[in-house]
Amino acid sequence: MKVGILDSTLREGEQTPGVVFTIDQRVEIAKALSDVGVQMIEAGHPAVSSDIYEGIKRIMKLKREGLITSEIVGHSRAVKKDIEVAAELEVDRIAIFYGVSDIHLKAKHHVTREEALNIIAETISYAKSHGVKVRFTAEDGSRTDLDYLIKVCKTARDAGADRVSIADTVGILYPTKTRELFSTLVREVPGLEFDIHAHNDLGLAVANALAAIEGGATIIHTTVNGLGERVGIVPLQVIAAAIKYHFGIEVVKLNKLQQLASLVEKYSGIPMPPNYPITGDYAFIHKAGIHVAGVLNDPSTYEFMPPETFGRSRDYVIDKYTGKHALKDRFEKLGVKLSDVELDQVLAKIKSNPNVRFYRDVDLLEIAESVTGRVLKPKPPENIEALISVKCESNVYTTAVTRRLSVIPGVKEVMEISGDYDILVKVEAKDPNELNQIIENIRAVKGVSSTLTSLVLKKM
Ligand SMILES: CC(=O)SCCNC(=O)CCNC(=O)[C@H](O)C(C)(C)COP(=O)(O)OP(=O)(O)OC[C@H]1O[C@@H](n2cnc3c(N)ncnc32)[C@H](O)[C@@H]1OP(=O)(O)O
Ligand SMILES: O=C(O)CCC(=O)C(=O)O
Ligand SMILES: [Mg+2]
Repeated sequence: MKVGILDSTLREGEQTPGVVFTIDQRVEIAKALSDVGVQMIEAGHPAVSSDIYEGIKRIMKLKREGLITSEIVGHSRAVKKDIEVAAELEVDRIAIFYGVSDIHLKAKHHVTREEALNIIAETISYAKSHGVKVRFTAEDGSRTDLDYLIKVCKTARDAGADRVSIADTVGILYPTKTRELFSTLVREVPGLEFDIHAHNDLGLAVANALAAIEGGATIIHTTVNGLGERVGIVPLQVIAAAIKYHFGIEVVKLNKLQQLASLVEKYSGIPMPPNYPITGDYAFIHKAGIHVAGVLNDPSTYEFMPPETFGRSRDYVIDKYTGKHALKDRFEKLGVKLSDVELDQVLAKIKSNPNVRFYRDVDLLEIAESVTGRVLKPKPPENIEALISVKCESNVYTTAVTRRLSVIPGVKEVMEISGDYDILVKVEAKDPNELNQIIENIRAVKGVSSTLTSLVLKKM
């Protein structure tokens, strides 16, 4: 089985509403994609705007210097002008797209099926005459009559394309149909390799991509964090994990995906939900007592692959769903030994406050103190209270940052505010070292650009 990734964060990803990448960001993302090891980077459609053109120019410079190793692909309509612009940049490959379903032929291109075949052949030959590799994209391929789609692929191949991308442009495929479609094309059109470009409108993009691999597709189109037109396409981090798990192939460096996801989250301004697979904050956080008890014995009870594979670590949270195994472990980590009876009492207190979202270590220690009557943590009078004003990156969803800040140990309250700063965080620390650590933790949160700390001196 042969499979690789074409990442289109810089092209399809920038088609997400509200997303624009600066030239510097384009170059940084391309470098990061190459470092992660994607086989191809669709770097943009250079005829669209001068910044995309300039971005590809700089990416090609890094390619020539050996700092980017992925194949660089430029997108192009089936028009000579677009092809010339892409060829001028000396990209490795030009990807020419053309809507081939009857809907697209009629409503967009206003041509017959035969006329479309001529346009496809002519433009591919024209691109080939510039000495580049050519991929043809059968846009809306999933809604194209199969016999005609086969003709389109043969035309593309005969004109010089070595790859054809079958695009599920509106995201309506399902896995069995996808597998069948690709195995038919592979059988009927020898001499070509196929890409799948799967949109996620029905939430099936990853499943369809896996089915396409089974059918013989050798390149999967992805974007980091699943960005793209409407609800996007196959997320790189998810398909890479699925390919590793199901087919045993490490198609990219899995342990670098988290960093890449954060970079694209920052530059795109599209926050990653905490429950996002693989790179979301909660991807390896367990909660239910039964789960935590199992994981403490053997993490594979509730994890399909260890988080370290993705450069991450596991943890668990404590609330009313917790059990005594989790509690015992947490207190042991805090250096506190409780008897079984005391643990049961702490657990009962937790269960009797069902609306608490997260019990932090300080909360647990307080409960344990109230249950045992022992002083389990020093309560020095020099306890420090501070108000930390937080400024967010301009393209970041403030509420997402607020949520991340609220679970940092030591954080007592988080408020979204007006004025020069976006968020006010109330923290308590037992000494300056701890305060320093809390500030570091706040500054490390994705989306935080700067902080200003004010110590509370007196309260009325
Ligand atoms: C499914 C996908 O995501 S495919 C990729 C989509 N990418 C883009 O749209 C890139 C961003 N687009 C743009 O910047 C602009 O639309 C441009 C520069 C490409 C074209 O802009 P304009 O010339 O102003 O045309 P506009 O966008 O309004 O309409 C599209 C035109 O391209 C034509 N066209 C659409 N797809 C193709 C194609 N694959 N090959 C050739 N012509 C095409 C349409 O028929 C229409 O032509 P018309 O003006 O003769 O009616
Ligand atoms: O060029 C491609 O492979 C896909 C084009 C596209 O974005 C789509 O059809 O959704
Ligand atoms: Mg698309």
